[in-house]
Amino acid sequence: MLKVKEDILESMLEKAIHNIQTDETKLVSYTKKINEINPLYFFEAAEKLGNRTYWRSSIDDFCIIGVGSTLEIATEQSDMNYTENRWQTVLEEAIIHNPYNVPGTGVIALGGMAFDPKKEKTELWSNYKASQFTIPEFTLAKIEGNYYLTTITRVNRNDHAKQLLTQLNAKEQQLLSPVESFPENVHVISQEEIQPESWKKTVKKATDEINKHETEKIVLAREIRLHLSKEASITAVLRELVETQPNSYVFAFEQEKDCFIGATPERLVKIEGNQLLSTCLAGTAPRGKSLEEDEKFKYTLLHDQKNREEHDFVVQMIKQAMENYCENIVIPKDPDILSLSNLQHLYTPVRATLREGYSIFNVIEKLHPTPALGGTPREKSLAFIRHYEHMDRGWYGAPVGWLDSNANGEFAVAIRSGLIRGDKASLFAGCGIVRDSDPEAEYAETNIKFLPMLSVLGGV
Ligand SMILES: C=C(O[C@H]1C=CC=C(C(=O)O)[C@@H]1O)C(=O)O
Ligand SMILES: [Mg+2]
Repeated sequence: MLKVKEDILESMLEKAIHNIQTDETKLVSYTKKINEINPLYFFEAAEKLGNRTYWRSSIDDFCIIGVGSTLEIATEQSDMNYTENRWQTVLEEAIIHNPYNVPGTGVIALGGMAFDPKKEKTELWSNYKASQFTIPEFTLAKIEGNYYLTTITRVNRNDHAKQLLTQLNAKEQQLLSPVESFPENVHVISQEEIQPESWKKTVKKATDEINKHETEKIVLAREIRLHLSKEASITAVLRELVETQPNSYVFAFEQEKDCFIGATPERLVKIEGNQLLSTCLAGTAPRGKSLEEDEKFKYTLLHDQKNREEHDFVVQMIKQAMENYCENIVIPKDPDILSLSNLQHLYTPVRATLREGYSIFNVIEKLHPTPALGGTPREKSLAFIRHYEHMDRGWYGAPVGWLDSNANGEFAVAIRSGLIRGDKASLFAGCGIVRDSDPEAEYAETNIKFLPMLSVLGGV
């Protein structure tokens, strides 16, 4: 089996090298099925092989891990044209061997973007670009019980196929060898909330603005900074997130010594073929301590006017955005409840058919930021956030996800997240401010939203 694989890959590499006339490079991608492997072991084994990316979907049996970088599509530009054009060009010139017609296999790019590229970037986010997608050197995809390994190599005319193959095989062996021990997790030594009182005043300012009819909804976020007991092992943090947040997307994007990581329940968009799925998520209540209390919170959330209004801004905006590039849009009249480990949300799924000629990039551009993270109207709320929010959101609240060479992909909104930098971490949480918002209640809501990350870092 291995022999056949090596023959095909070697001849693909040889052919690619032979056909390169100029100084250009070409991507050679090879996908094969492999035996079952624990994705977190693979992630751990990859520690010394470059930046790693982790993505686990909330409902499907779907997990992708990217290792290293064969090609980076990064820009400080705020629109998606550059990224989309570059991705298309890369694909046109790639040589792809992928016998499996399964979304998430073959050539994929994983990445994300800044919440608001117009807001000045601080040192905190210095390793993350306004938009940054990586085509990894290796990807492991676990999809519905099957395991696929893809190697993507960039060749130039001076390369030697045999030499490349030897290097690839050595790395592959390292990735697939069982790790000896699983790293220990950290705990929080100290914790600092960034200006909570001033944040509450900003909430009041936002409600004043809304009551003056300047805007209708503004999402305000805040930050807490943690000092950890030691340099965090990303594998250990991921393992806890995967275990404690089964109904959330779990993600991690390493950049040098930093890692943006989280467990978000909020899908922005999933595209499979021409089928599109999006989610409206806004309006929050805690989980009850008993079944009765939980049911009571659920009922109250479903019937609470303030939360319903907060939610409806998102539904209306997503519906409107969809009308630009979709048909057969199906949106239930009333929201349902999405229950998570630490809290529950009002939730409305959106299904539609994507019209021909539109891509996941077009959808992201229209949808981000939804009023679950920005506000309504978009520009006015963003201007308020830019001016009054005393923090750098970086990639928090922005789309993160993956796409493949067959135009499938999925992006979530990166909330319930934090940026880990060695033995330090910054966690982020926000909430939708509408006219009836009470600063203390919103402050309490953000406290619950910190819990998923805080608890896996040993902070509660
Ligand atoms: C902005 C966040 O959550 C959003 C998503 C769901 C519910 C929300 C809310 O009820 O305020 C927020 O709009 C966050 O978790 O940081
Ligand atoms: Mg809320």
